[in-house]
Amino acid sequence: MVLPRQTPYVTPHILHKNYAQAFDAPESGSLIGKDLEYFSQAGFDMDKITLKRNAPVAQLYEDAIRNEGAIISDSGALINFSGKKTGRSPKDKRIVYEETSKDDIWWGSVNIKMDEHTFEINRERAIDYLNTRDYVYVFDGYAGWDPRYRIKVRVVCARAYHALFMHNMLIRPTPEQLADFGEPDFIIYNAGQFPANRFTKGMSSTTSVEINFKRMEMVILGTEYAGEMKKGVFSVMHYLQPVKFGQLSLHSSANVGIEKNDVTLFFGLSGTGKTTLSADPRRLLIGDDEHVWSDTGVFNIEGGCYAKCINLSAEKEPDIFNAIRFGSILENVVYNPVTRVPDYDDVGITENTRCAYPIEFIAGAKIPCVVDRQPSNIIMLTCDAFGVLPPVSKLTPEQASYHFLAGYTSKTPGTEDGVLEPIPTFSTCYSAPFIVLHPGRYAEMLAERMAKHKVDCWLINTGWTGGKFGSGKRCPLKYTRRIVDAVHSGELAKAEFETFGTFGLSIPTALEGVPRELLNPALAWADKEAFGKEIRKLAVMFQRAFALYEKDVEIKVREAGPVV
Ligand SMILES: Nc1ncnc2c1ncn2[C@@H]1O[C@H](COP(=O)(O)OP(=O)(O)O)[C@@H](O)[C@H]1O
Ligand SMILES: C=C(OP(=O)(O)O)C(=O)O
Ligand SMILES: [Ca+2]
Ligand SMILES: [Mn+2]
Repeated sequence: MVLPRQTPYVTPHILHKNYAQAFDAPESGSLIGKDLEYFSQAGFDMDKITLKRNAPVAQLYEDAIRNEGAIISDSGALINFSGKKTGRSPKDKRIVYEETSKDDIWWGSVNIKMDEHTFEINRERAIDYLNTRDYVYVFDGYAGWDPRYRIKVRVVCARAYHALFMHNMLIRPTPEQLADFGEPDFIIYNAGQFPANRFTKGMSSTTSVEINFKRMEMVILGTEYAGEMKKGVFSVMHYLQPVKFGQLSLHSSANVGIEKNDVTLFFGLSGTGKTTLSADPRRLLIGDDEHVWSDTGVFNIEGGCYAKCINLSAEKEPDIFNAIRFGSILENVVYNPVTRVPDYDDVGITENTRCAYPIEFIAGAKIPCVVDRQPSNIIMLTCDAFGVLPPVSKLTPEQASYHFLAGYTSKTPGTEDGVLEPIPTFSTCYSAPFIVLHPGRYAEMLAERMAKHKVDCWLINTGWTGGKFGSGKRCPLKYTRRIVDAVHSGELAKAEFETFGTFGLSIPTALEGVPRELLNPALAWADKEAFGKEIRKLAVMFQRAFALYEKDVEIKVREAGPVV
């Protein structure tokens, strides 16, 4: 039978203003009595708006297509656009200064203070905006796969795209868990389409991303970049895990060997290769971005991955390529309007094109994303735009502490607003934009755990080689993968090492499958004089950056840095 287009077979929200009461049964995860009350109390006008809580993926697709101009890609992913902002806005991120958390927070340029009153104004502005909408989306899920240390997160937003994004990125509750969800531990109000008022005290632009640890809430105004939400959850965990649970939160990916069950953590700021290198056919993926190193092992904070799509190909990154299908969100990716095939090489909208997918879309995912095992290897990823750091070096415990605190890398174009080419940066703990406590607190926990469990540590430069950005080239992915394989097989640990001057790093003299001259940047550079100049320049930058932490560390850590 062919149904005429206008049939009563319409989506349930049209049948009744209050979808929650009218349509589905409580066990399918609808909002029932107490939850509705909660929304009225929070300031939502329940007579006007229709809440869609944990809506099915298909319905979010339909709404995004109907109301937000989304389209479906040839492989079934939802192609969506985040508007003007296509990367994070770190300069507009603030933390509320209040008595419960103020003494723990590392105030300064990363954690800018916001007063409680201003937060209330922005929060009200966000809720007022959400009240003007016909539909408000709610997604309730978890952050943290270990039930002992997880939190319940509620996302309240105006776009189906944002709801689907967090459906993919948080841990999706079962229908039973959803029915007994109760009060969330943390709430995100995302009114990103609506600007902050520039005349509100303390606002410097129309964008505002703020976290209040007393209220346990986050408010987003003036940016629709979905990554703000996932990194907001990470900031919360970067506070709660050490302070409330005594566990170490990490801006890292993690995987586990299929044969040896060995766990590897890959630290790194955005663009260094956490997502790419942790997707490995010989290993199960625990997660690509946010983890906790607990007393008993490692667990992922998230339920999904957020991969970069720039220059993506099925040959180079098959796992990620194959995860782009029904349920995934492609963000800011240019597509062919006739065939709906994404053009991953097109930077017309941004270089920071992304795909968000549930972790089970990666064929070799470790689900549940938790291992009762301590890590064997830690890989610190850096993307050196000067092209002077070796592609791999083995770090002593002191060097590991030094490099973790220094957090040297380059910001990749697009991930942050206004970054157009790789910019060298010192992003402490490889997570400066999301850090909440003094870096020394994370570093101390890391050193203690590494020593206790005798973890080997490697510094891997996935950035430039043979010259700096502009003249050299990015280290070919196949060589970095070969190096990572050699870490996992134990081959590198047994290699012969030599000392790489200035930085005092131990580098392998040879590794099968990797050209000898690539292993040692002094050989890779044709222009030796230019090499000497660049390495000294970088060493001085390290010394200046490390001065911030000098008084907080033991002498042997201070001395583990470069010598000019
Ligand atoms: N040698 C390399 N190692 C890792 N990634 C590389 C390398 N060369 C190029 N790339 C590219 O750099 C980007 C790394 O980004 P990604 O893995 O998403 O980093 P992160 O998850 O740390 O933000 C990907 O687009 C990847 O294809
Ligand atoms: C999403 C981000 O992280 P990553 O690039 O590490 O995935 C980000 O930094 O905004
Ligand atoms: Ca219902
Ligand atoms: Mn990533």
